[in-house]
Amino acid sequence: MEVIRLDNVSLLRRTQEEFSYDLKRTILSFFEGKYRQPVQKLVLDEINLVVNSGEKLGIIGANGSGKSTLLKVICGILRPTSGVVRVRGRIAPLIELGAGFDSDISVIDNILLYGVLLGYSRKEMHERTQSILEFAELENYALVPLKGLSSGMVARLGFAIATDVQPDILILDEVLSVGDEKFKNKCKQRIDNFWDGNSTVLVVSHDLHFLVKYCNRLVWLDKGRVNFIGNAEEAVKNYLHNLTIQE
Ligand SMILES: Nc1ncnc2c1ncn2[C@@H]1O[C@H](COP(=O)(O)OP(=O)(O)OP(=O)(O)O)[C@@H](O)[C@H]1O
Repeated sequence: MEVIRLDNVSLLRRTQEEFSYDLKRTILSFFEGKYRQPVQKLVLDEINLVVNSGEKLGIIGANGSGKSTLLKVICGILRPTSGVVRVRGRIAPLIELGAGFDSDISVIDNILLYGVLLGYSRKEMHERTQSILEFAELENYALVPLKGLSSGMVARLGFAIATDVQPDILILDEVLSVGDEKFKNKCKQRIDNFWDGNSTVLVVSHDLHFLVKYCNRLVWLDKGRVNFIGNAEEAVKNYLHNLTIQE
C-alpha cells in the first residue's frame, strides 16, 4: 500500500545571503534605491516519489543536494512551491531533535507540547510521560526548565518522545548518533524495532554502509533532482562512481 506520494514537487527558497529579517534595513534600502529582489534557488526540482508501507528508504546525495529539505516537505514542515505531497498515517519526524522545544518551561511540559506538535492528544501524552522520562533517563529532571539540561540531554528527550509513540512513518535525518555510547546503544535497539516492524522508515545519512545494509531502496539526490532511485547497492555504486569522475 502506498503511504507517501510526491507528484512533481518543486520548492523555491530564498538563498541565505539574501535572507534578512531586518525590516528597517529593507525599507531603507528601498528608499535609497538599493533594494534588490531576493534571489531564489530551486532546492527541489520536480520530484516524483512513491513509498510503500513498511519500506525502508534511504536518501543520499552531496551536501546541499536537498535531502533534509525533501524530508521536511514530506513531514509538512515546508510547503512545496508546486506539486502535490500525499502522506497516509502518523508520521514521527526525527529532524533537528528538540527544535520544537521551549527552553523556559519544564521537561514534563515540553513532553506534552512536543507530543501535541506531533499530533498526539494531551491525554495520550500524559499517559506516556513516565516511559519517556525513563527512556531519556531524565526522571530526576521532570520539573526542571529545559534550559537547565545539557544539549545531549535535550537530544535524548527529543529522541525519546518521537520514538515512544508508535508512528506509521519514521523520518530520520542523521540522528542515529544521539547522546553518549550507552544511550546510542539504547537508540539503536529502538530503531531496530522499527526496522523489524511494519513502520515505513525514511532515512537520510552519509553512512553508505549503513544504508546498503538496512535499506531496500535508495534515492540519490543531486542539486534537488532525483538522479537515481532503486536498488541500494546500485545507487551507492553510481553515486561513488560519479564522485570519482568529478574529482
Ligand atoms: N532555511 C533555509 N533557507 C534558504 N535556503 C536553505 C535553507 N536551508 C537550506 N537551504 C538551502 O537548500 C539547499 C538544500 O539544503 P538541504 O539542507 O536540504 O541539503 P542536504 O542535502 O540535506 O545537505 P547536507 O548533506 O549538508 O545536510 C541548499 O542549497 C541550502 O543552502
